[in-house]
Amino acid sequence: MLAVEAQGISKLYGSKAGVQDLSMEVKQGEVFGFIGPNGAGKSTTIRMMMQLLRPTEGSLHVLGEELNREKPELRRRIGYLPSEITLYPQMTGKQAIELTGKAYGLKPQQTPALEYAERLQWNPDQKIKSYSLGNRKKLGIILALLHRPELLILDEPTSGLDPLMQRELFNMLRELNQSEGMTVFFSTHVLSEVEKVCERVAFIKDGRLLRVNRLEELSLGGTHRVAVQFQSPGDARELYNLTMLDPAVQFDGVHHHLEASGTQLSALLVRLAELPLADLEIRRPTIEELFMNDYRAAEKEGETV
Ligand SMILES: Nc1ncnc2c1ncn2[C@@H]1O[C@H](COP(=O)(O)OP(=O)(O)OP(=O)(O)O)[C@@H](O)[C@H]1O
Repeated sequence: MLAVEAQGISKLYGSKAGVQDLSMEVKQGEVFGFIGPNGAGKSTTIRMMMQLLRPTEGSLHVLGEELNREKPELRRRIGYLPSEITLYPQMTGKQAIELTGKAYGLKPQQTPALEYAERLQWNPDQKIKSYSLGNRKKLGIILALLHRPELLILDEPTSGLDPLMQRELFNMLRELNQSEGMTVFFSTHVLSEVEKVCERVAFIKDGRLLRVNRLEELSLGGTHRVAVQFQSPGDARELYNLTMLDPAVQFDGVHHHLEASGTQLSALLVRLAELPLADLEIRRPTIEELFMNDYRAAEKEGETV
């Protein structure tokens, strides 16, 4: 059985499409990344999976159930962290856990709430209105996991979490996936996050699914973008023979932009270390750049994306 099976689903907001003709499959027991820039259609897709929105077109199955009519019992099998959590501000975190537990017929001690609270360094005794964004997020994560769901859907779970807590969350997800076979559907706009936990990743932009890749196919660690400013102003491409390092090196009036991957990167750094630098930035491609690479590669191959 597939955890999620979408066939040609679209969601129109008036005449504007939030999601268009999206088809994808998420296998059970998979950690699946759903990545795209702001406004790409991630939350819209997730809300359709959560029965909060109806697709305007297409068919959608979640955990084997077709979402052609209201399926309230399906919600008990899914844990959901919305991108923005609404909670009663006067309640304490502990009370919110008790209330949600009750809805599942569970006492707090029958749930993993305390363990997760400790791991996420989260204080259950504070009132919700006084929680920081990160602490609200932690509560949302704990609530989504309370009933040990088969499918966990996380909409931008890391926003507001500091790097240590992000790492702890990824550890928890990995453990739950391995020990209980929990399927995780993880939406983000941060490329580096999907590398840490996801086996496959779907790219969405302007409401359309661009492609689904296994992580190793993406070679995310591959190409790096390097921007260099030298101490003396002006175009130094010839002066320092930068085309030897990257034949397509560009100069924007201030910085020289190069690309390097694998062993080229170390050769580039060795060469740059000899030169009088004023500024240096090395980074991985952004999602947008990766999309563009994808587009170009697909166009070259003559395939349709
Ligand atoms: N309730 C709504 N009414 C009208 N348009 C909407 C509504 N919700 C979303 N949209 C539009 O649909 C598109 C997809 O939005 P969606 O929130 O699904 O994107 P997203 O990928 O989750 O973005 P973000 O990362 O910013 O949360 C956007 O153009 C957005 O403006």
